[in-house]
Amino acid sequence: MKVKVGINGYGTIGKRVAYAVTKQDDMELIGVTKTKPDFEAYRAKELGIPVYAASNDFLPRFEKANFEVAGTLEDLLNEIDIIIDTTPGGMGEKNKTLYENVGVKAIFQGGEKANVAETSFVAQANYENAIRKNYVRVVSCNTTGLTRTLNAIKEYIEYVYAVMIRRAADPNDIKRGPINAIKPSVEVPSHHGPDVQTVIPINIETTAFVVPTTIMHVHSVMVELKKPLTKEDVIDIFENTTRVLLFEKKKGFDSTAQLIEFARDLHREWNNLYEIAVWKESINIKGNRLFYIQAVHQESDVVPENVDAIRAMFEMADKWESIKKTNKSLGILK
Ligand SMILES: NC(=O)C1=CN([C@@H]2O[C@H](COP(=O)(O)OP(=O)(O)OC[C@H]3O[C@@H](n4cnc5c(N)ncnc54)[C@H](O)[C@@H]3O)[C@@H](O)[C@H]2O)C=CC1
Ligand SMILES: O=C(OP(=O)(O)O)[C@H](O)COP(=O)(O)O
Repeated sequence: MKVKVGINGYGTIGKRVAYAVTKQDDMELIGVTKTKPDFEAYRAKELGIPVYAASNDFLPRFEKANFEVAGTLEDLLNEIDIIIDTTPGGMGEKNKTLYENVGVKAIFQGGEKANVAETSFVAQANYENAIRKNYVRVVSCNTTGLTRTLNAIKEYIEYVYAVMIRRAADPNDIKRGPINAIKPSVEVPSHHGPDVQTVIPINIETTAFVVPTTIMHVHSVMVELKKPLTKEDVIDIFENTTRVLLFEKKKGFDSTAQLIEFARDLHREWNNLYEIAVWKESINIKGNRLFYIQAVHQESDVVPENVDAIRAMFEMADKWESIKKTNKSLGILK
């Protein structure tokens, strides 16, 4: 039997998760919600995806455009086993009551606070914690990226200090900035360090900046080690870590632009780079400190996590079975 999945909020993350669900042989995409009949709604329809109005309040917009919807969110909730809430940050918490009332499981995203769910989630780090849970939060793209690499070396970590250089807006976003400034998050730590701790118990502090780019985030990671590691050890560990790839500057990977071009060259849907990109030459050990620099494709790294969270919540597969299945279905390189 396939798990019936609905998506509430068919935006940047929602449309990618919807696509990923259609690639799974143990899941069925029942429908997605939209607040208005824009080009994304028409495209979903062309793809044969049933489109539901996100609430009764939005129905007049669809009626005015003669766009026939399959129903409203309430109808969708009655047809599914699980809803993936990919609405804008903070909205998921408000939607939770609707999901509880109908008794459907729900996955929330990183824009929600940790207490919206029973556990926060990064598949390779804590898949087991989501087994049979009703409410799970897939952490933010930055937190997912940090967790993937730090989880791989966690037994060596005394203390982590990481600087997050975040993209100002997604490529399709015309409302956010800055477009000519660097904006620090003056709260220290930024939410990323505490968020990593909702998944793995390590000592970590983060600071964060927003810069005028749309394509990726970059992290500068510094780790105080509690036991010795060599550069070669770290390279070996990351080479053997799923959803982490090493890229070499000497092969032309000078910046995030070439990383995205790499994803385009792979003919990845929406140039998704699901894997965290670590610059190989940036891995360095100085005394008891490890340094490395990584980049995160914010629009896609959390997508496989949502798929694995569904399998954990219905206990459909064990951790590695699910990760391998998801990786294969999305063409994730390792
Ligand atoms: N864009 C990113 O880089 C990442 C975002 N996230 C998180 O994923 C969540 C979604 O973010 P995005 O996809 O970027 O947002 P988005 O703005 O691209 O998409 C949200 C969608 O929800 C729709 N929506 C608005 N109000 C709604 C309502 N009342 N009911 C149903 N749908 C409604 C919007 O029209 C839009 O289509 C947030 O929690 C965010 O923090 C996580 C990782 C990366
Ligand atoms: O939630 C995200 O996108 P958003 O800034 O569009 O809400 C990304 O995951 C990045 O957010 P973060 O930098 O707070 O981790």
